[in-house]
Amino acid sequence: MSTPESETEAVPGPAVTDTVPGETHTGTVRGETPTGTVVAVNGVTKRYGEVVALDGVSLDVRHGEFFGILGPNGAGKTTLVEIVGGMREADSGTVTVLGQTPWPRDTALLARIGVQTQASAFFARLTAGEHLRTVAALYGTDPAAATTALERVSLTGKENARVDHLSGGQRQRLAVATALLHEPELIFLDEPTAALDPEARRELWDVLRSLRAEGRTIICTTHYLEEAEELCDRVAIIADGRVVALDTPRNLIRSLAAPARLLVPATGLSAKTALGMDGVDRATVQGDDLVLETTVPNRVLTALGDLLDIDTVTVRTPTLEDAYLTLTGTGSEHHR
Ligand SMILES: Nc1ncnc2c1ncn2[C@@H]1O[C@H](COP(=O)(O)OP(=O)(O)OP(=O)(O)O)[C@@H](O)[C@H]1O
Repeated sequence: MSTPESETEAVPGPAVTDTVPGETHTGTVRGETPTGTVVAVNGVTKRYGEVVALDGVSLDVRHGEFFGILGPNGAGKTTLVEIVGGMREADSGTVTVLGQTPWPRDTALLARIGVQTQASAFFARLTAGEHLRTVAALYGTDPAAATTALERVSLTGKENARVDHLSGGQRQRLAVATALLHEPELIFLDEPTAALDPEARRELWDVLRSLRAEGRTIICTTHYLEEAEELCDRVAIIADGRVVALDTPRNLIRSLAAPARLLVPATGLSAKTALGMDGVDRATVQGDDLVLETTVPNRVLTALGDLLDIDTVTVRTPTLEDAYLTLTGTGSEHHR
């Protein structure tokens, strides 16, 4: 096997752990506060010159939680994750991670966290197995952890494939395997399923769910609202460097009281008739459909059953995406 120094090169695409070698720990969380808070961020501010990337951000992440960080491009998500992960210094405010301060960098703390970013590099000319065993050696972890990590991300068959011969999705899974190789208590995932096809995305979701089931705390940035709704216990929505909402996906959706939409073939019902129905707040023709907005979809569905074949009606209930678009002000007309 080649030495990492001579053979390491950056491969575009998803990345590997940024943590520093050190002691290995298994699942138990140490340094946890009595309330079970693993990460506490208070009033964190960060500027890059004139740009205010974070403007007084406060949040906490609890033990065993799958915590999502959502927000438009440039909202400050990466900056926040970098500060919490000990990769960047805040201008002001305080951060505690597993009971310690992440900045200045502390190798003992870094050994307890795993970071998958978009920007790091693999040992490209090594095989997937060699790459993981090399990282395991850096952490002082049993080399057998490489095989286990490959199994956990369903890459067992690729142990002997060179990293630069893997598909984008396989590399993404290898990045996750690298981040969890040393059994970290806290895992940072930066858009782990970016650019994956729907099947690969769902496969990775299963992997991420299994990590959560093991009791690990996961902080994950994503642009996929459906993913956040599927995976996250709570999400923080960040816009212009501020937390504009922080709650469970379900509560965020409920709190907005967004209407459900019922799509009816436009040939089957006129907008005028629809607007005369009890519970219909709005009716608009969109392409071949008449779209009815209502906060009482069951009542409207029952009434529609008297007028047309109910099987032709499609029901769209509010999603986290609706809540997100409203909270970030990035597309109130999105679904209309
Ligand atoms: N190293 C840097 N130097 C100067 N400005 C920066 C730097 N990093 C980020 N910024 C700026 O800070 C703001 C927040 O950037 P950040 O990367 O944290 O956002 P983000 O929410 O992660 O965005 P994206 O979803 O596009 O990855 C943006 O305006 C960005 O241009």
